[in-house]
Amino acid sequence: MSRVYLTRPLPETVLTRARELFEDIEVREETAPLKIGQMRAALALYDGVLPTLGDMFSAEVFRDTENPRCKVLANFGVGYNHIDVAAAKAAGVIVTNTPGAVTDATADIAMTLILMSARRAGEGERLVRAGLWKGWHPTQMLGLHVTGKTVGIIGMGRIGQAIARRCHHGFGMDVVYFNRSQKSLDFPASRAETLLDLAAVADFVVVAVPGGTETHHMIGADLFSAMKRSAYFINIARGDVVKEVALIAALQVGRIAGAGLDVYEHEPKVPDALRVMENVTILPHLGTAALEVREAMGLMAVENLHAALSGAEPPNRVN
Ligand SMILES: NC(=O)C1=CN([C@@H]2O[C@H](COP(=O)(O)OP(=O)(O)OC[C@H]3O[C@@H](n4cnc5c(N)ncnc54)[C@H](O)[C@@H]3O)[C@@H](O)[C@H]2O)C=CC1
Ligand SMILES: O=C(O)C(=O)CO
Repeated sequence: MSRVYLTRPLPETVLTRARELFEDIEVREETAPLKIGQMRAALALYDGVLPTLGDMFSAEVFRDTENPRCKVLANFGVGYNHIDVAAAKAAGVIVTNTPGAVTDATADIAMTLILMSARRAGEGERLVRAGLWKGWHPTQMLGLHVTGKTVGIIGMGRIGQAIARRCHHGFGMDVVYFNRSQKSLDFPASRAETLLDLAAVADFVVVAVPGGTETHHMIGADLFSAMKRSAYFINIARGDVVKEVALIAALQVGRIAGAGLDVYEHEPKVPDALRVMENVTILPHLGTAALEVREAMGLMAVENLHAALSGAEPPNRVN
């Protein structure tokens, strides 16, 4: 009989499905990330574990954990940069993720950030809440018109394409992208040779690459210097893809017009410098925060757990 560990409270639909598939389930009621001792205990005590972002399954966690009881880490989320997948593989642990289930919701949050940044929605809302709004007039709080502008997408994968489609079909925008490989796309888009080429032409630079060692700090001062002064920087990917100090510096000197952020380099710490700037929209990693999306992610993760523990190939294996 398989013993599984769900490391967070999950939607009821997901728990119901997990109870149908497994007889012995433990659900951790805390919402904070697992500590190293808890991760090691999880590897030793359970056949399958469902972790989330924040649970840092680094090589250190797997070190000294030879032949763990755990055979699968079924991550709740598409991004798995918090798991050292090579170390997991060396320890005989399969890692899976939840691609696709997150795509539309995360693209929607990118659009929210584009619109909120360009149209100064957060600033306007704070003005009204503070009781400081003096009434409409023709030059009040003018922002950037979004329709017909150019979006530059860094990482034209599932989410990048969903954002591009929304920008093209919904807002008549031109699409430029930077990706490791050329993409065959169902909408018009041009591929930039370099990040700086993309930065030079985009009115909105949107980051949608995975996190991890390959993309760590791939965006820094040179990109912000290449951007138009009127352009906005949007990040829905992972915070440490961007050198946060360089972003803050670019914003503080007015090198770019503003930023819209869902993710941060040292999440959940959001630097005071970002929190005080009116031209920065800051969301608490809301990309997939909708019940049916979290249900779909959870059901995928549970099916991955079940397949791996039944000796079948899990549908979304990443290592
Ligand atoms: N804010 C949020 O709540 C969410 C954030 N995410 C983040 O979004 C990321 C992307 O997700 P998907 O689109 O599903 O992944 P994906 O794998 O479909 O797309 C990633 C794209 O980035 C490209 N890429 C990778 N490394 C690159 C590099 N060094 N230079 C240029 N291009 C590179 C890949 O070729 C691929 O086209 C996830 O890994 C996750 O970190 C995902 C879901 C929710
Ligand atoms: O899926 C992911 O990678 C997230 O960031 C949260 O849904």
